[in-house]
Amino acid sequence: MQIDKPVRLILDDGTIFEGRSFGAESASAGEVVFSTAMVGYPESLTDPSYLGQILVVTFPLVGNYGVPDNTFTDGISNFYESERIQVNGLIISDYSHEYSHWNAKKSLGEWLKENNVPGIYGIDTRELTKLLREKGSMKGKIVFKDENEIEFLDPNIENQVALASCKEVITYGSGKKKVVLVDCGVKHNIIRCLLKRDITLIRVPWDYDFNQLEWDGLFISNGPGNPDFCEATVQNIRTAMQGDKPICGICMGNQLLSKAGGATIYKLKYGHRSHNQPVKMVNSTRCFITSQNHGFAVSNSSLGADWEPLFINLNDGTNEGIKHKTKPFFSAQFHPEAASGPTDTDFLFDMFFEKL
Ligand SMILES: NC(=O)CC[C@H](N)C(=O)O
Repeated sequence: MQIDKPVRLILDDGTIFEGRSFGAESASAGEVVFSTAMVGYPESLTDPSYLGQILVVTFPLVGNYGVPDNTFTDGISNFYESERIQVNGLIISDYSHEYSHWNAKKSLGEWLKENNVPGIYGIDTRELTKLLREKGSMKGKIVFKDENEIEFLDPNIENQVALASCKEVITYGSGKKKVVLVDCGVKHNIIRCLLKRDITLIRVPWDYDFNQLEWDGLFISNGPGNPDFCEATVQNIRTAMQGDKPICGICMGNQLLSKAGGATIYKLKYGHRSHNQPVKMVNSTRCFITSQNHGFAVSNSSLGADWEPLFINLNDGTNEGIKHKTKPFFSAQFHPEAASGPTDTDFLFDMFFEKL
């Protein structure tokens, strides 16, 4: 039986958790956040929205189904949400050194090592999560030697979107309707979901002036970090909003569309990261169980006169989407593309497509 190397997670408040290493033996720092999703670690770890964060998975056993291969079709990953692992570290309770799945090509530990990302198991993730719920998301660092091995890092004071976004315009498909996708760190399943419809997709960098292009609809992606760094995107959306063409956004996209409409954004204490967030569609009795991963939220009370909330979170009453009262503009704070998580709200892609 192998004995894995001891490793520590040190939080900003001085709390220390000791565990064993199953990933890269390299120190790392970031914002420590927790997800209560029970499955989906390949998708979560490659979701660019997690850039700069150390992810705590509360489900007690992780790694038992291994990791799929990183293969691509027409520039889109077949099984991942981006080209690589995006988190700065992974914290779990029990690691399954054995894995078994028809699609597995390697173990989670091997994959973390390949990507130079540390992973810790043997942590009391319940205690850690309770702490993060009480004190809020915190800065943390993973160290192998002494605690000065690396500095704390706050990803929310840097422009993470600029790091996650594509650097040039990429076109996919040859469908009838032209849709501009503003890439703030887009999950590949948003691209897959859009391309299932009769769409030509023009993926552009986060600060690209897409108003100079010809398009039928505008889609604003998810993305990491603090939306305040995306003023360039907000300005471009504002210009697009002078017209009447459909605009849709997901997660960061909800926050940027809201900002373009004049609303304000604030940071949630510990965010929403799970597969079972209940949201209610406003002015209806319809509820959906949604996949979520966000730390910031739109202030409902700050929405301008032309806007109204589209969805509300039933756990805490926070905003989960907005809608323009007269124009075809709407967005969701949760993830209708899932990957991973429930696909119940996939109809939002149809709602957008029908307006094109
Ligand atoms: N998934 C996302 O797009 C997250 C948006 C933003 N970075 C937040 O944490 O709120």
